Amino acid sequence: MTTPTIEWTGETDGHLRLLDQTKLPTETVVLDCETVDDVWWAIKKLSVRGAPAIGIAAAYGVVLAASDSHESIKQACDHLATSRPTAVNLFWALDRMRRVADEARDSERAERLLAEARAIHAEDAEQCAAMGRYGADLFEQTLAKGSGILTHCNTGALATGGDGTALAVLFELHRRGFAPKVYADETRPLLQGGRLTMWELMQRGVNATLICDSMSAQVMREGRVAAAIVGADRIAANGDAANKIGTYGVALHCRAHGLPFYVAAPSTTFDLSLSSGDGIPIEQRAAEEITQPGGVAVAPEGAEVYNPAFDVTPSELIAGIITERGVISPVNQQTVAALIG
Ligand SMILES: CSC[C@@H](O)[C@@H](O)C(=O)COP(=O)(O)O
Repeated sequence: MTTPTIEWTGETDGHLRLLDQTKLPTETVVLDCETVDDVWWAIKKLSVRGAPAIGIAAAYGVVLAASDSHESIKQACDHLATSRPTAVNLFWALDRMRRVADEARDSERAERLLAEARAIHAEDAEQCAAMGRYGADLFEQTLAKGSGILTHCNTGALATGGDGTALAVLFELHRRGFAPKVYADETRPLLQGGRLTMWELMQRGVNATLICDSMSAQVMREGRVAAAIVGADRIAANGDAANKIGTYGVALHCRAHGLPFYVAAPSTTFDLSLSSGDGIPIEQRAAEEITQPGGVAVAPEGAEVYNPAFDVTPSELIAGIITERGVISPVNQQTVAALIG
């Protein structure tokens, strides 16, 4: 990928440049964010999206207020925290930025905040690489070379500061010559799979096939896939995992067909303050995303709509969670605490 997903230009007086993901794959547009509110909107309307990428963008967003008063920086953190509710990486990154703002002297605050945002970005890239290695080791040991693997939503370089979470595993398998055949769910209603995952897989030469979300059970029944792997936006202490709407259905289909269902997520996606997935806040999005996809009306005017952006997969359906620290398997409160707690 030639245009970076997230890039800070210059030093403390610089600004944030985001690859506008609402325009992909047909247009490559860079969004210049010069104010905290620009970043808030970019997150809200999914110009930047994916749990780790949201956290990184928000951290740089705080730097845009770094030369203001300490009080204004805290207000910037509070404002950015209202952009989207589900991905815990957003709140984790803002907590890190708040801590630095509180500790730093006035004269050094801007430099320290920029250094912290850069560190959050760089650490995520390293975590992606580690997840890629752990996941590829696991799949090489348990699946036949050339296996079909299903994925949902977009979990690649567009969603993180590095190569991705679930997609990092698939990229690493591709690099190792395992030749995975990837089935990408289109991911209704905003088509992150069709628009973004297919774009990333095809750019890297991975064998990729696009399917509608409603086809995954049939694809499994026909024996086309041997496993599924997805990302996560928030994982509770017992391993219940929230991810893009439709993920829970994929996990149930895997269970019905005796296939392993894996989640790949960095430690920054765990929220150990929640005992189960029941406490994870689920973002509700605008009705128009369903009634007028791409601005074209496909439902009667005034149709009532329910549009949750995420669902929760119970830990008992998850064969393993691939993290940068290793693989959690089986998935339960004890095994999560042993690696993440
Ligand atoms: C590495 S990304 C993991 C998740 O953030 C991803 O699967 C997902 O659900 C993204 O949802 P989105 O609404 O596009 O931000």
